[in-house]
Amino acid sequence: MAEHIVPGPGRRRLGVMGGTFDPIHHGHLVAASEVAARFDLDEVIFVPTGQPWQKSHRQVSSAEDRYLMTVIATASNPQFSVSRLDIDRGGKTYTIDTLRDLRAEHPDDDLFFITGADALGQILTWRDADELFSLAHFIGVTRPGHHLADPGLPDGGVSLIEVPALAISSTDCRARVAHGDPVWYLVPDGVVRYITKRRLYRDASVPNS
Ligand SMILES: Nc1ncnc2c1ncn2[C@@H]1O[C@H](COP(=O)(O)OP(=O)(O)OP(=O)(O)O)[C@@H](O)[C@H]1O
Ligand SMILES: O=C(O)c1ccc[n+]([C@@H]2O[C@H](COP(=O)([O-])O)[C@@H](O)[C@H]2O)c1
Repeated sequence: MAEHIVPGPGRRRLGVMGGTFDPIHHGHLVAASEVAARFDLDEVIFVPTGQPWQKSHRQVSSAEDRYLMTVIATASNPQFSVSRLDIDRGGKTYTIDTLRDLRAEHPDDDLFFITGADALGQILTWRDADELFSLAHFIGVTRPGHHLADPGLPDGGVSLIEVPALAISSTDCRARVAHGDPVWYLVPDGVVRYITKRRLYRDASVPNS
């Protein structure tokens, strides 16, 4: 387990939580918080995707709306920050680019990329999957409704951990808003208010998943 990895002197341990965050919800925040505690991370950087190419079958909210919701959701936690890297690079988002850019920004630190069980199961379909594991240690976390397993990553490349189970998805949050149902306590209060202010997810005719 990476919990037992001994960090080099002066090296910071940076978690990276990539996601579309449309919208960000408490499942994302609990996963990041739990991994930060278990792996003794100094910081978790949330990285909203620019264009999530594996979600091209549905309409995704604008990058600015998703970025701002992520900032609102993480603002009160001094250990959490948000990076615009994937948004500002433009084009389709590939984690290989995210990690290369973060490595260049933090050459002396150790990176820990956090993924839910569903995303981890898809990882071998990601661009340059075989190179990913030289850039970061991967941490797969449990998610209700998904089986957490090592999808065949290189030895020592991934740790699997159990986190408090929150059966929340962005898909469900969007559907609830479209149907006029509340999302209070599924997403942070500021995010509920932002969704209302910007009238996001109102149109039930737009496919949600
Ligand atoms: N409830 C949850 N528990 C643990 N991990 C989660 C949870 N929700 C999302 N994740 C993880 O967070 C990352 C970003 O997820 P994403 O932004 O796609 O949210 P989502 O809820 O899966 O969205 P959607 O329903 O639109 O597919 C992924 O690695 C995903 O597996
Ligand atoms: O690199 C890829 O090809 C790739 C394909 C799909 C998803 N990802 C990354 O996985 C993270 C979660 O993605 P998503 O689509 O579940 O929100 C996010 O950081 C994405 O950029 C990365």
